[in-house]
Amino acid sequence: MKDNRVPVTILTGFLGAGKTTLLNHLITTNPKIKFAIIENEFGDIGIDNELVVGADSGIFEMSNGCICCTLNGELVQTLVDLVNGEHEFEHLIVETTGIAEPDAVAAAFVAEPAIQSRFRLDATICLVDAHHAEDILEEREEAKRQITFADYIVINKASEVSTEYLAKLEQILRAANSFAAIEHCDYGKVTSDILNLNAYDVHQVEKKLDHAHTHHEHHHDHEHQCDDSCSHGHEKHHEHHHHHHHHSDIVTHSFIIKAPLDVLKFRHWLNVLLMIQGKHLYRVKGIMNFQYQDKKAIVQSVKQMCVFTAGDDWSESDERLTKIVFIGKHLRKDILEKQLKNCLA
Ligand SMILES: Nc1nc2c(ncn2[C@@H]2O[C@H](COP(=O)(O)OP(=O)(O)OP(=O)(O)O)[C@@H](O)[C@H]2O)c(=O)[nH]1
Repeated sequence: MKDNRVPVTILTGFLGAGKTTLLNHLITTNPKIKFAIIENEFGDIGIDNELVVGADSGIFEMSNGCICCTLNGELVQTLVDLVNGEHEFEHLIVETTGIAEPDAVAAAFVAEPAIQSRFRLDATICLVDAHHAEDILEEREEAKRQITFADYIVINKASEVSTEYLAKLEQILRAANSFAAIEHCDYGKVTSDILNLNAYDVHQVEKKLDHAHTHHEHHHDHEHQCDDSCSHGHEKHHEHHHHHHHHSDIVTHSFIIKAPLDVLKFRHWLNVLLMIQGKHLYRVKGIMNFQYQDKKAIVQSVKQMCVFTAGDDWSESDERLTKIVFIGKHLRKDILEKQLKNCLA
């Protein structure tokens, strides 16, 4: 019997691996497919939704939390709303935060009969950054878990490392997940038809969840060090002991700044910041309002690398604001705020 349910692709991968870039590639190379996109960001202001091509329709943003923790209930609600809403779509892509645990996201698709009857989980795709994958795998439990759980692994930024290193990286990934196919590419330009992998059926999801929970038992002793900036609900966390988190030492600080910034001051400061704190500053993403510039400037950093690109023109109806997010370990909000103020024009 033909399965008429909407296929769902979950896109995971550590911060900055290239998920949004891959998403844009999928949207532009499949113009005939009507997509719905759920963007989840681990910050209290949404930026990724503005970075997705054709961002005006079919994008559902879920920010201020991690989809696998506090937002899981909200994900279910978003799916219910999608099904009952006006937006027509044929394929759903869920881009998770770089630090989500994908088994919990996948679980949302088996938790509710109403959702299961409308959506078919097609595959979980994990992107890894060829430059940083090895270090991140050593450092971050959730990165390992994303790789272990994936049905398909894409090594992005692949041509920027040597072929020997790429082969070594593949071996490391295969050791972590011998079931997933692995492809390498640059700028998310995958050549396989990753929207139709058919990797999931309900039984497989359950099997994987079982596996993940067994695996999880080994980590019960880990410290859960939350501070004020930890955005997942503590009570919920303690009640729901099966779902342990390892990303509580990562903080997100978001800023919305009304006054224009001076581009030179900002660039200089960010370069110095990345040089000094790059190891622990996983990600900077911003839509910048620089003085004397007609266009939005988009700043992105992944670890020590930093890229500025020109965005759209500021339109009459836009409120000219800088929105910037810093994600990393042990980052002090007060210090960032003070330094950003020094970059005002
Ligand atoms: N050099 C290089 N840069 C890339 C490549 N693919 C993506 N990027 C850049 O890497 C940065 C991060 O890419 P994104 O697609 O935003 O990464 P992401 O995984 O969505 O990031 P988060 O939303 O923070 O989790 C951007 O500046 C991209 O332009 C690549 O193959 N090579």
